[in-house]
Amino acid sequence: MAPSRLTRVPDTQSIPTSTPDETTLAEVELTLLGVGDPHVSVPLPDEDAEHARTAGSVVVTDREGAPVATLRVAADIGRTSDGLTRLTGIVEPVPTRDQPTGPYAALRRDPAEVDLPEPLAVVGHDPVDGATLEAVTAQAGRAVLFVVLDGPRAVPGPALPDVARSALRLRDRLRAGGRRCEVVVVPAPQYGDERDSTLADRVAAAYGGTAVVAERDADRDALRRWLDGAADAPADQPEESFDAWRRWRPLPAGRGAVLLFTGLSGSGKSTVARAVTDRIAELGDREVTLLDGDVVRRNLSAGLGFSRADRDRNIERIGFVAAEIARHGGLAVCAPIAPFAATRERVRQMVEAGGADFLLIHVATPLAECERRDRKGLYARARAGEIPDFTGISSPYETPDDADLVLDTSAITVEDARDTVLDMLTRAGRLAGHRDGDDDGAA
Ligand SMILES: Nc1ncnc2c1ncn2[C@@H]1O[C@H](COP(=O)(O)OS(=O)(=O)O)[C@@H](OP(=O)(O)O)[C@H]1O
Ligand SMILES: Nc1ncnc2c1ncn2[C@@H]1O[C@H](COP(=O)(O)OP(=O)(O)O)[C@@H](O)[C@H]1O
Repeated sequence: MAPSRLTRVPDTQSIPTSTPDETTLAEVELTLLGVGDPHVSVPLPDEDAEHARTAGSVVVTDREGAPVATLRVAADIGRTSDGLTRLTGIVEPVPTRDQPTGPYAALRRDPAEVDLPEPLAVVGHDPVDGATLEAVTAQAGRAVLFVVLDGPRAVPGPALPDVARSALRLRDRLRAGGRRCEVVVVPAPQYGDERDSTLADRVAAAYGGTAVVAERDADRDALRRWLDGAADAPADQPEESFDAWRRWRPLPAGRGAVLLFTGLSGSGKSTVARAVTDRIAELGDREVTLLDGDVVRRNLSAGLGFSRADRDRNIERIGFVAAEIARHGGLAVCAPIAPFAATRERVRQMVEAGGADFLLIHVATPLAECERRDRKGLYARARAGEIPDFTGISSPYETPDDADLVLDTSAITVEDARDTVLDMLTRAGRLAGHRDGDDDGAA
């Protein structure tokens, strides 16, 4: 009988498995490619670390649980700030590793598969900037290797397929000019500090080349202003790179956004969020989805309670879905209590990683008014001690200090609150003038 996928991995069955964070996974993958020191350090939850020490090794698995590498544990080098145990050792490939998948998987070629004599290597997560391309152009006789790094980014930017496509277009341009040129995709994290240039040197050396160093830094501020629609395109970017940047972050009229309404129960989040969503749908120039707190808790977050951990999980799920909607250019309107600043901040980061905008709307209706409304009778029950961990009574609400808009619905009508939000969106160019024509179907 032909061996099935499961029976092909007996050597990994007796040793524990663990899926580390994305950065560590990318570091492990890079090491497997033969780049740098085969020793890596892997942060693991205590229980996994204990098993790994006892067994002498741990199978590192990817997000889907597929084995990536075996770490032969050499030493325990302490704890990380978030309470994980850091083990070091040598990583070895697992014999059963699946073929790479994902966009441009064919570009994941290791150094033995790339035949270029001492290439100039352009290594990074971003589309190639003008200063770097100039440096490449200046050294005419050399072959060129574009190394697109694929892994978690410290500084948000375009997704791998767009960066790889722009590198392929540049490759074709250089080839048309008589240069030898190839593109490879290599797994590696971006740290956002000096480790990035060390890593670039190591990757370049692994492919037998040297990393290109531009004489001047790319003007990131000018690029950002152009992306935001506040300035003309900077002169120093190749056209091929512009396309990748703009696909990541469209102009406001087509750019996704997450509107997170936060506030106490009964503050008016759902009422205003619904009114805003309905009006955007009527206007018809944007795709809009409402993720209401109560509704989400009945489906996406069914079974979760109101402990801090469960609330965080709830908000992260909402954030994940909303960030996906926004990444594809939609508007996601969310109305959970979202009482914790750190969790709101994580959602902001998820959204901004996709090139979209995160807008925080604090529905700051005072507790006394929310309690007076007590639409569902929950405050009375919370005061009577029947509902533990009730926000504003026995569980904290961390007032935002980074809100884009603050609404107190004890002082304004639903319609005024709705129009204040729509005005904000219109002024920023996200909506084509909600007051024009005011066609709301009313007689
Ligand atoms: N302990 C406790 N604390 C706060 N709220 C409670 C609680 N138990 C039930 N409810 C009802 O659940 C709604 C809040 O759910 P959320 O998903 O918005 O909360 S959170 O963001 O996860 O904190 C909230 O609905 P809204 O009134 O729409 O905010 C309440 O009706
Ligand atoms: N100006 C206002 N804006 C929003 N809601 C208001 C306003 N005035 C009174 N309300 C009432 O307050 C309640 C708010 O409930 P809801 O929107 O479900 O709040 P939340 O989603 O924050 O719990 C509703 O019954 C709504 O009719």
